[in-house]
Amino acid sequence: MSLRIEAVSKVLGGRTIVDSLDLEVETGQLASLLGPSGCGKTTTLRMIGGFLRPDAGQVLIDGQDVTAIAPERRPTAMVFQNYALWPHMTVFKNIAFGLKLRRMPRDEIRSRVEDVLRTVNLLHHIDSHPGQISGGEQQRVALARALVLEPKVLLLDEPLSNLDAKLRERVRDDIREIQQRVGITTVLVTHDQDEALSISDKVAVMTGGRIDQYDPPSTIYRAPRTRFVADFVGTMNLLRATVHDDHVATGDVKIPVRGAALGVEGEWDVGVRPEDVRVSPSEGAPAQVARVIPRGHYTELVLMLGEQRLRAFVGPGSGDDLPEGATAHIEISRALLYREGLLHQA
Ligand SMILES: Nc1ncnc2c1ncn2[C@@H]1O[C@H](COP(=O)(O)OP(=O)(O)OP(=O)(O)O)[C@@H](O)[C@H]1O
Repeated sequence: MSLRIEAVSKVLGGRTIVDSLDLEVETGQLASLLGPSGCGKTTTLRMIGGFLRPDAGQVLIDGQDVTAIAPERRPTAMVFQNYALWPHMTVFKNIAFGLKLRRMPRDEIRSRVEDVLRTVNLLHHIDSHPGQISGGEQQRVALARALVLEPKVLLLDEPLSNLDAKLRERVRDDIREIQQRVGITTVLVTHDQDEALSISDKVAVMTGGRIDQYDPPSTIYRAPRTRFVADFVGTMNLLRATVHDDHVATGDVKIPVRGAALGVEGEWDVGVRPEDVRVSPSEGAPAQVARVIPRGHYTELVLMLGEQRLRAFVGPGSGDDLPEGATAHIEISRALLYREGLLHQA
């Protein structure tokens, strides 16, 4: 186990910002801290990096307690949101800076900087200034500047938030590819669920200073453990409904559930992913098509079942030709049941 946080807490401005938090990241894996603004992600990352001292709990790296060790003496390196390259220095000097502080011999600095620039595919920019390279390249230089220190744990604080949407996707893939190739244990802070789901080995979904769920992306998406995670990650229809063995009822409308029996009855919060709503011309609960939203490779339908709104993602020939105002018939192929905020495990 490379990184371990045990019962770490932090009070700031009289409020508990991080609340007895535990987290383990295995060697070479990338874990994301994902959550809404203010949930304590950055505070947690700063405690791992040593920029903030926990009020309680421990940070362990390779089994060694580093809780009381200063940031520059920890085997960690942080890449900040605004990557802060020095504009008057070349790429070489920006990256070499940390090694000079360590009084490394010049030749070794040169070869290490060249190696790391090769890793991030930027050797040809070794003598450029930050203003002469693109935003995505600047972010890769910031990554190189952290990697050159050969940290055991790499900390990334919203590293993509300054980039436009297209570039963000590209640099995101670059970061993942480099992280896996180098095999470096990494913690990434993000409020962007696409980013977290697409590059992480595991995602920790945070709310109110705690982790609600820490699992691989597919589990977070398919089996959100709490109602909060269900609602926060991806699009989720959440209905207050009466559950029966083979259908759920909301108001007067009965929606058939195909596939596995639900196994319980009574009042539940029912979570249904839009891709698990099936639309057919004649079978299932009648619903009015309120909006048709083309999404490129699929179509989003906003459906009204009485007062209840439901989103469905449908593909070619599966309801994408329904006009607004038409009556669709719907079934559910998979439902998640929550009571008191927790997932019912059948
Ligand atoms: N020095 C401080 N004094 C008082 N409150 C603080 C201090 N630093 C952070 N906070 C508060 O702690 C809470 C959590 O901050 P943190 O930066 O960890 O959140 P976050 O999850 O990273 O959010 P964001 O995505 O907006 O960066 C916020 O409400 C913030 O205002």
